[in-house]
Amino acid sequence: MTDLLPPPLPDPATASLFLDFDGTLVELAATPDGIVVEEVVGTLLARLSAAMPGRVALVSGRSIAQLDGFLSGCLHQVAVAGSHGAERRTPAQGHVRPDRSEALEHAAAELAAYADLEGLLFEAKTLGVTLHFRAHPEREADAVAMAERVAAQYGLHANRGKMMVEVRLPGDKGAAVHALLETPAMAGTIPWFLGDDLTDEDGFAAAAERGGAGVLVDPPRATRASYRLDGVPAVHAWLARLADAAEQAA
Ligand SMILES: O=P(O)(O)OC[C@H]1O[C@H](O[C@H]2O[C@H](CO)[C@@H](O)[C@H](O)[C@H]2O)[C@H](O)[C@@H](O)[C@@H]1O
Repeated sequence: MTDLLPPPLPDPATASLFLDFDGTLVELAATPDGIVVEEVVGTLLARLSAAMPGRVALVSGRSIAQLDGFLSGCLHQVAVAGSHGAERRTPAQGHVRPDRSEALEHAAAELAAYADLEGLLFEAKTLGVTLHFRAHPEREADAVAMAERVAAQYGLHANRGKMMVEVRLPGDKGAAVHALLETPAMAGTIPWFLGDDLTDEDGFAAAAERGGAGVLVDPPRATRASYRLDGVPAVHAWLARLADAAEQAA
């Protein structure tokens, strides 16, 4: 497979930034709560959102409530698409979020019982649930089949991710990028989407469709990204260079 080049630095005057969280801004950990959010993440978000006002977004499978918990105080000027785009919050428009459905309550109860029985880690989120099999990779096929069955039964969406499967309300990161690009602060900007996981592929495709590019943060694989960075430290270094350039241009 041909490797992708590292991304050039975009023009900070016209670029918008869409940043995945786990595996992109923070290193993956054994459990969802086990991540360490380095101080530099808050610093970079503050610098970039000040120098590129209204043009920095987090786009994550985490709920916005979870992201607030990890990044308290750092998101005032950052647009956030949480729950894989099912909920959004911008400084100008506030928090737009669907209600939890009865179907989700039933699905969550069934999957929590299944996780308990199988010894899997169950993560309850605002608009969905995640079954984590990082500690039991041998249960992957069974957990995915269970999640897909429950999602189909209750008319919900199932998606795979790194060592996990989720059942949730609909939404995808590509639609989130398109929606945020319609907001006044981001209209007409050139989107750059950085992400590591399978659901980030929709974000890469949307960025490319809108004249920008995706940046894969993972070893080489089949992808709709145009560029690649090796991992979280390389993302931090690239964002720091962009913040320097944006501050000089401001
Ligand atoms: O879209 P993201 O911001 O990348 O969120 C995707 C999922 O991230 C979390 O799971 C992943 O990170 C965990 C902590 O490092 C790791 O243990 C797990 O194996 C990864 O899949 C989060 O727990 C999920 O809710 C997010 O959907």
